[in-house]
Amino acid sequence: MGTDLKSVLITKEEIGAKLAELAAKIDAEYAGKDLLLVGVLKGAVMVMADLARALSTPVTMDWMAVSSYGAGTQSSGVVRILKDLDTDIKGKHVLIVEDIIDSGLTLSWLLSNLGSREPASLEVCTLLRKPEAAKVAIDVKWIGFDIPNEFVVGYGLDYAEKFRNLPFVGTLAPHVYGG
Ligand SMILES: O=P(O)(O)OC[C@H]1O[C@H](OP(=O)(O)OP(=O)(O)O)[C@H](O)[C@@H]1O
Ligand code: HPA
Ligand SMILES: [Mg+2]
Repeated sequence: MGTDLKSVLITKEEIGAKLAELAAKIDAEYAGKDLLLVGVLKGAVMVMADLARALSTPVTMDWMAVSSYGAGTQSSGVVRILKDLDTDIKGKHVLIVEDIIDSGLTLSWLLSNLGSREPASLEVCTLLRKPEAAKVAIDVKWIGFDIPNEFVVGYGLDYAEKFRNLPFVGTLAPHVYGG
C-alpha cells in the first residue's frame, strides 16, 4: 500500500456488512426462483465471491469480460466484449453483479446487450456508484455505497491492473496517475 494510496474510503468490515444487507434483500426478492448471477470481469470478482456466499438463495454463476478503461482512469466509452457468457440467459432471472458504476457507459451497454437475449428478468447489483460521474441514467436496484467522484482502487478495482487485491476500497494518490 505504502504511499500510493491517499486514504481508505470503505473498510473491509463496512463492505462485509453492506453485502450481508444486500444479500438479505436479494434473497427476499428471488425466493423460490432460479437466479443467475452474472459477474463482470475482472473488477467484480471480489463482490461476486462475497455476495454469492452471503446469499441463502441457490444461484448459478456466469461471467462476462468487458473492458472500457484499459490502463487509464477515464472510460474510453468504447465497450469491448473480451469474454461472452457460457450460457443462454433466455427465460432466466439474471442479476448483473458489478464493482462500480462510474460513467454508467459499461452497464448501459451491458443492459441493452443482455436485455436483447430475453431474460425473464434483468437487474443490477453494484457495490459502488459515483452519482456525480453519471453520463447516462441507469436503473440500478441494489447499490452498496454512493461515493465521491474520485478514482478508487481495491476490492477488485484496479489502476493499470494493480491494487485489485486490497481488502478495502481506497483513493489513489494523484502522483500515481500523474495528477
Ligand atoms: O461506469 P463506467 O464508467 O463504464 O465504469 C465502470 C466499469 O469500469 C470498470 O471496468 P474496467 O473497464 O476497468 O475493466 P476491469 O473490471 O477489468 O478493471 C468497472 O469494473 C466497471 O465495469
Ligand atoms: O474509480 C474507479 N477505479 C477503478 N476502476 C474504475 N472503473 C471505473 N471507475 C473506476
Ligand atoms: Mg479496470
